[in-house]
Amino acid sequence: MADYVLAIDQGTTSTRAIVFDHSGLIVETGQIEHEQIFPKAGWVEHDANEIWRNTREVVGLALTRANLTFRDIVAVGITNQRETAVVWDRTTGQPVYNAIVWQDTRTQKIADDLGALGGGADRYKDKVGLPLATYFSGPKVKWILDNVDGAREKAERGDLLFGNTDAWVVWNMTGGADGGIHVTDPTNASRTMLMNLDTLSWNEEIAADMGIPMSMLPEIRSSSEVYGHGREGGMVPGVPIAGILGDQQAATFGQACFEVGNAKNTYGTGNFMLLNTGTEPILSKNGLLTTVGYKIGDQPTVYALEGSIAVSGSLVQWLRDNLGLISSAPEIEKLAATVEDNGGAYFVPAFSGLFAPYWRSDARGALVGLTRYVNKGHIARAVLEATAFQTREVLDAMNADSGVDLTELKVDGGMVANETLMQFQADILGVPVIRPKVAETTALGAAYAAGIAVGFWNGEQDVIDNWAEDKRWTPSMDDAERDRQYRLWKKAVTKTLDWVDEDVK
Ligand SMILES: Nc1ncnc2c1ncn2[C@@H]1O[C@H](COP(=O)(O)OP(=O)(O)O)[C@@H](O)[C@H]1O
Ligand SMILES: O=P(O)(O)OC[C@H](O)CO
Repeated sequence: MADYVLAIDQGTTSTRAIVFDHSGLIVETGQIEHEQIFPKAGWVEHDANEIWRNTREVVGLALTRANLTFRDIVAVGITNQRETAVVWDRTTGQPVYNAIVWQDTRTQKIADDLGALGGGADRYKDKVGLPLATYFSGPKVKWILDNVDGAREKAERGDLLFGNTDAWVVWNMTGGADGGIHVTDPTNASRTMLMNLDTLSWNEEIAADMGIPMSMLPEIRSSSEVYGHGREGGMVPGVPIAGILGDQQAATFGQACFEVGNAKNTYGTGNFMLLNTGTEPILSKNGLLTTVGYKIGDQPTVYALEGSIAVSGSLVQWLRDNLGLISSAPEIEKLAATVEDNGGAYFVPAFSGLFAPYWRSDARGALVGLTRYVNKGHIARAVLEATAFQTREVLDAMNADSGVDLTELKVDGGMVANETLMQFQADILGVPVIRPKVAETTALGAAYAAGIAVGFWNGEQDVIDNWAEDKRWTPSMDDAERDRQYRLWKKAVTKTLDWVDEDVK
């Protein structure tokens, strides 16, 4: 009898497969990192073939380590880095270009030109909930069609398919060029700039503005239903593929944020806070995105406000890989502990411009407040604090947009292992920060979506019952100090703006 659910988490830095049991606990994991390709300043790509190879491998690893076979798996859920655009040939199964990653800024001109058609950055906002920015998939697809030899002709003949990495993985898992299904879910579709938020259907006018043929777009299904089955001869032959959720929405689901006003913040490569706003979309006036939270089968769509921060954990990686100040990410905590405070240094990591709440593509990173007093310990602290300050800005925007005064924040993701950061986060927010026992909430959310679709779990109540608190950090900073530090952070942000112009490459 099949007693387990398998989740595949196709993330920005790695692909993971995790086997969960009925209590929502991790049985085994397989994980492989993939190459980050930086062909030019501001460009970030992934090899979609490598991602698919790694997907197969991590599933094999997780099953072998758990001493299980595909027969023990009741359903598979997929969760993924969102916005990252893959365009591939439906006959050969080959991508026509590397996947263009969500952090990539090459589409700035495309976004500006679309805005110039009328309406500026908010041209499509009331329909899709998003400002025109380099972050989203639609303009990335346009870039590929405009720049890859022969791509536009092929696309117009109906030979090319587009998807975020969820659609790429599902298409390959269910047969690829040999009958693979081309589907996505509303959480992923809501990150393309091409989906009407109210009807969950593709917007043909926006697709036409971007020159994207409708035949390239995947079918939008719900986040929890049986889309198809694992291909014969694959890793999970005949097993239902039954859940798709963008990774941040999956974490929101896995954290049991089912009530209006529930929020979670995930600390990974970037940081993403989502607030459940119920069954009507709320348009932000404060720099947040309106997005689909989840749609379970035929049930009403649940929407969310999202504060997306492009650089948080990746700043720690940068300290490790580009500066060599630490040799592993967790080491930053030891380095930060060599000093009492940031020594006056503030690090605004606007490496991909600034996302929420600013949406300023012309910003670039800045380390300010430097004196000869500042040493590498202070810089380590400034790196950690940058994540906490950016999160505070997002929380303020959420409070302003929704009227909800968040009294606590559920957190997850790789960085929440860092106690220094979590304490500083509680201090700067002025509300408790709570980490759950299962910190892999992204994969867990996708597992729940799949398990609910096949009746392995009954629904949201099972998710709530399985959720358990691991640790909470309560604020200990006084108000005056909190205000002083936050004011300096805001001042530091102003130093990053207006950096990119025609002369700056
Ligand atoms: N102890 C730590 N302190 C600070 N940052 C950390 C720590 N452990 C991991 N990270 C950062 O967390 C990120 C990995 O988190 P993860 O949730 O796996 O990311 P993703 O899902 O985006 O690939 C990396 O960017 C890494 O630098
Ligand atoms: O893969 P992650 O965890 O960095 O998440 C990426 C986000 O989905 C980008 O929007």
